[in-house]
Amino acid sequence: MSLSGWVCVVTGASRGIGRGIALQLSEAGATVYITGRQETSLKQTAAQVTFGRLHLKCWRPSLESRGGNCNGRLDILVNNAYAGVQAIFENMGKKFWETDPSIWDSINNTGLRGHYFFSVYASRIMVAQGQGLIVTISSMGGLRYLFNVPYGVGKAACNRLAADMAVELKKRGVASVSLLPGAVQTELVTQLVLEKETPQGGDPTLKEVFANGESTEVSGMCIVNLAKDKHLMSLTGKILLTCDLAKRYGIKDIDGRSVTDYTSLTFLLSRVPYLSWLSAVVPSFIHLPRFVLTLTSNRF
Ligand SMILES: NC(=O)c1ccc[n+]([C@@H]2O[C@H](COP(=O)([O-])OP(=O)(O)OC[C@H]3O[C@@H](n4cnc5c(N)ncnc54)[C@H](O)[C@@H]3O)[C@@H](O)[C@H]2O)c1
Repeated sequence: MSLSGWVCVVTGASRGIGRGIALQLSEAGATVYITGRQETSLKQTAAQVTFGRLHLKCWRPSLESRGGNCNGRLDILVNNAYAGVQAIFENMGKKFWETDPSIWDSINNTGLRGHYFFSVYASRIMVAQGQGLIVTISSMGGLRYLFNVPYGVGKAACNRLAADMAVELKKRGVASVSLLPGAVQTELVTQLVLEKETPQGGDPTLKEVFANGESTEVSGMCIVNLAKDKHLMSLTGKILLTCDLAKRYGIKDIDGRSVTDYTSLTFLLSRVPYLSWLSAVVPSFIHLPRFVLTLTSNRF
């Protein structure tokens, strides 16, 4: 699957899902610009590239406001940068009124406002080109309660951002989608959950969920395939689950494992203590219809 000649930007790629995405895009031959807070860790990501060219670039939005030009080529923007993981784990189990309200900024400044700013500048290039793909990394927390209030609000807004941008971009040949990974075994998750006897935040079920989680590169494989999908524009505006894209494109994780379908009845039953025994006998292909996922996230 060659993306040779393609130019991509992945925000927040010094570790975690962003790093996995940058590595996959790069391996597919694309030129990838990555952003992050620390030059050293960005260079570590760059050193891992086995194929393709990974260019480092510091994003300076102020250039635009000072009359800088937005020109050149951009085929894919991945809105991934996120500054909230540590704060989420540190406040696990607390109600919103018990938590310092500044958690809102930790979660949603980079992880939502930042996505909007990047999308504006990227779209200016893509609209002029008449083609492009914007992928906004979201989470199940955008569909149902997960972790805390600012998390869910931010993720629901990410889904809305992708969908509403798609409305305005569709006629210009630019696709915008929201990508929902499952539980992902990032470096931080490994440190805060998998390597601890009791995961930070004290929820023992977290450990089990993440132990079966996907690698950081699954999202990248999904994006590479999506970018080359002839029917990409039919998916614009949608919330796409990595487990669905893995099925659509025949993706296996880097260690050969199947990508966990976290909407399958087997998986959902395994999460209910007194029904978990049923997960062994229910066929794994039965899963929640997607409209049910939408309905459970809204009250009409
Ligand atoms: N980890 C999971 O299990 C999981 C599951 C589903 C969705 N997600 C979502 O994936 C996204 C990435 O999460 P992650 O787990 O890889 O997080 P992470 O904390 O491991 O990585 C986040 C990256 O963003 C960078 N970053 C933070 N602030 C920045 C800023 N101001 N400017 C530029 N870069 C910045 C960090 O340096 C890091 O490279 C988030 O939106 C998260 O909610 C994660």
